[in-house]
Amino acid sequence: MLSDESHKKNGQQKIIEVVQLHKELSGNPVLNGFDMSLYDGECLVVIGKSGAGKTVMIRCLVGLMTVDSGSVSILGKSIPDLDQSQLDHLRLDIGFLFQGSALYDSMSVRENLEFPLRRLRKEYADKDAVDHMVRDALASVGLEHAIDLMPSELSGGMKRRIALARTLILRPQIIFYDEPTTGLDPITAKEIIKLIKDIQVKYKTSSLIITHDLNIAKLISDRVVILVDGQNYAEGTYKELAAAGDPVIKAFF
Ligand SMILES: Nc1ncnc2c1ncn2[C@@H]1O[C@H](COP(=O)(O)OP(=O)(O)OP(=O)(O)O)[C@@H](O)[C@H]1O
Repeated sequence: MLSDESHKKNGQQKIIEVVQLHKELSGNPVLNGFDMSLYDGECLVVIGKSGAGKTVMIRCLVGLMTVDSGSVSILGKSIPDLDQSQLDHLRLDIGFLFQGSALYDSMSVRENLEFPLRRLRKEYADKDAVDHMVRDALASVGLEHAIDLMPSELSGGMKRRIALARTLILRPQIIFYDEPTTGLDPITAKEIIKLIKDIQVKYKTSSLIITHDLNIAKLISDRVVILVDGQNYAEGTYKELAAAGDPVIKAFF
């Protein structure tokens, strides 16, 4: 585990550390020496223009894409050095809420939630325990009553909530959100933003959110990183960055 004082901020442990990450795709340097840290219990929002490399960054973090150079460490493990089974094991501690909710259309809400639990957490074979966990996760997103509905019967906001419940059921330590409010109306988007914060508090998770939606940064971030030209151009609290005089930073606010 990381234990050095430099890995702590206000007593919090650094649980993700990205140093000088480089990734080229089709001849383009998408990530060009990107640095970033996430501390335990923190809500970090990474903002960047469309095509800035936010999704590539997350894919590199979890080993879905190889890195060209640089280091990525999550929960004390060096990602580029892990083999597939070690990666699979680590990913149990990381929840993902990707763009679009990606529920299985042919499965009910209950089956959608049971699926990752049965596939990944083999210890939960007991029917009553599974039922309890499904209901608890649904209650956390305010949708216990939707347990027997099919995805086609859910609104966009409900689908997003169910996808979040499906992530929660594995009890991740860190949740990665890729554009969690895309495609939602402003009121539903605000509800989802509040839910992300509520879940972070209830389950004591840490959140890494990549988005264009400044509202997320404004409403719930502890810290914001601005990704420009494949690098960490600036970081700070929302207030600090919103007050910055630098024209590149100003352009985001
Ligand atoms: N598999 C790939 N092969 C080649 N180029 C890719 C690949 N994946 C992404 N890219 C390129 O890398 C750049 C960054 O893409 P990425 O999806 O990470 O951007 P983003 O910041 O997440 O954008 P958005 O906010 O629009 O989702 C883009 O120029 C994209 O075309």
